[in-house]
Amino acid sequence: MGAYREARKYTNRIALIDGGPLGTTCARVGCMPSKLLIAAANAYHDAQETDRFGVRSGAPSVDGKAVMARVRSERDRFVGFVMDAVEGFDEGHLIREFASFVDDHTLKLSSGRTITARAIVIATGSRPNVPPPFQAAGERLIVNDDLFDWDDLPQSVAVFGAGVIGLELGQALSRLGVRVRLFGRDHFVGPISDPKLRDYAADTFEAEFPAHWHADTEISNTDEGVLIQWKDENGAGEETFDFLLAATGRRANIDKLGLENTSLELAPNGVPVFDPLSGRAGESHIFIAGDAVADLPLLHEAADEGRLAGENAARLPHAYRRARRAALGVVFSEPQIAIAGQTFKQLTDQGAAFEIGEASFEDQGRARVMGVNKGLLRVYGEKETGRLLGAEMVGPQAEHLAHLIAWAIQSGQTVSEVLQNPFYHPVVEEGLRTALRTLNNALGFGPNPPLRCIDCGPGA
Ligand SMILES: Cc1cc2nc3c(=O)[nH]c(=O)nc-3n(C[C@H](O)[C@H](O)[C@H](O)COP(=O)(O)OP(=O)(O)OC[C@H]3O[C@@H](n4cnc5c(N)ncnc54)[C@H](O)[C@@H]3O)c2cc1C
Ligand SMILES: NC(=O)c1ccc[n+]([C@@H]2O[C@H](COP(=O)([O-])OP(=O)(O)OC[C@H]3O[C@@H](n4cnc5c(N)ncnc54)[C@H](O)[C@@H]3O)[C@@H](O)[C@H]2O)c1
Repeated sequence: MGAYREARKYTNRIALIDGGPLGTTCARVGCMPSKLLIAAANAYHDAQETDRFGVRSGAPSVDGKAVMARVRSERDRFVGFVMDAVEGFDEGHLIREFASFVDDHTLKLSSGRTITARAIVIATGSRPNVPPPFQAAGERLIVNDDLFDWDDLPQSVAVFGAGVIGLELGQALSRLGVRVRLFGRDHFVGPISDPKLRDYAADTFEAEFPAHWHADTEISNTDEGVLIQWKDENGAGEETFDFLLAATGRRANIDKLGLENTSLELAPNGVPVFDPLSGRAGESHIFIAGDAVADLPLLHEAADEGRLAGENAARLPHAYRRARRAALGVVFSEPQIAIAGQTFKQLTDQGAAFEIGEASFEDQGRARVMGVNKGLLRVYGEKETGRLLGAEMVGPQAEHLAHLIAWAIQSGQTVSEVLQNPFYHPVVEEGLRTALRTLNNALGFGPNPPLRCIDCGPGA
């Protein structure tokens, strides 16, 4: 849609081809319904936690049918907004068919009709990657798309994949009273690459629901449900579940596009070799954007890439490059996980000369006041220049802290410059200030932060 809108500014000779259900992955089966489920889970969780504030609210309970009814109806509203936008596109531009390449300029549609184009944008999205052994779960095997169509909550779900989807949906289901067990691989915890944070996050989530960050598993279907037998460093076990949720990554929808019929050079993962700063595949007239790129499967990145690809496709032979925005990623678990700028792994892989600053939220004033004092923030800065390079965090309101950090990185600020900004009291952002102060000190650009920062307010 972003590519269409941009290209439409330059030409009326344009087609938007989509054979699947409209409404976008984000609104139908992604960002929005997942956040709706998480909102219900956190409402129930918070209602059970009021006693520590001296507030007695009785015994809350979950009405699974009502939870899923709200998820579906609000999801349908969001999808409706997208459908309204598509309906506003010019008459005749939308072709409701699937397309594949016959040659560099010709697309074959599902009806057999062919169309030719001077320039083409591939923005075909992604789908869940389901490893073949999961097929043993039969009809009990589900992906995110299935979950959001439930009428009621099940008793139990085995969640495979400790990435973004596994953590968000696994924790939400667990908080809603569903018996959940999470099976990850290679000790990954969401997108965290900093080992200290990964350990902290693993301990935090494990304290809430059973999780195996690396396990060998056997899957079989029985009359009672899907049986998972596992073995990991803590021993062996087995348990039966209503469903197996596959949250083991996504694969780009490029395998059925007939790319082999084009002259494009393909990377080993099947995606055309392209320039991420222009979206252009080689020197061709073909552009690629969004999850189809299999690179940064996030909505704001997909939208940026779509707009760039659409503009460049329409402008050919002039295609321009644009610098990417500072990286930003948020996992809506509790506590949240967020990444801004460059990750610990990217910096170490590059051999970058950097220092680390850190702040814990366990004793942070505002976090304690609100009873959300669980978290750790690690910020990275460049040795020579004192520039802020990146951050990884697990903690309260990480979605907001990550934005501040990403904005500072994008404007090229040093850690000292970021510290010149105002910080209110008492706010969670004071935790960010502590981390930046320890980083500035590690870089040799400033003094050690005052102990517990009494100068700026108790518990800051
Ligand atoms: C559970 C979940 C939660 C998520 N949460 C977040 C979040 O909180 N924040 C965030 O930033 N991102 C989130 N994402 C990721 C985000 O949804 C995607 O990155 C984004 O929607 C990708 O947009 P896209 O335009 O590339 O693909 P899509 O929205 O999938 O659009 C691709 C379109 O191409 C069509 N198509 C496919 N093949 C063909 C073909 N051959 N011919 C014609 N049309 C075709 C499809 O029908 C589809 O309509 C989430 C994803 C999931 C699954
Ligand atoms: N909040 C958000 O922004 C948000 C939310 C959901 C999804 N998304 C997007 O969707 C993408 C896909 O999410 P995802 O969670 O499916 O992918 P992911 O890449 O984040 O995580 C997949 C996880 O599955 C593990 N895994 C792979 N095979 C496995 C196996 N056989 N058994 C157990 N574990 C296995 C991997 O080690 C990895 O940790 C994300 O990368 C993200 O960009 C974003």
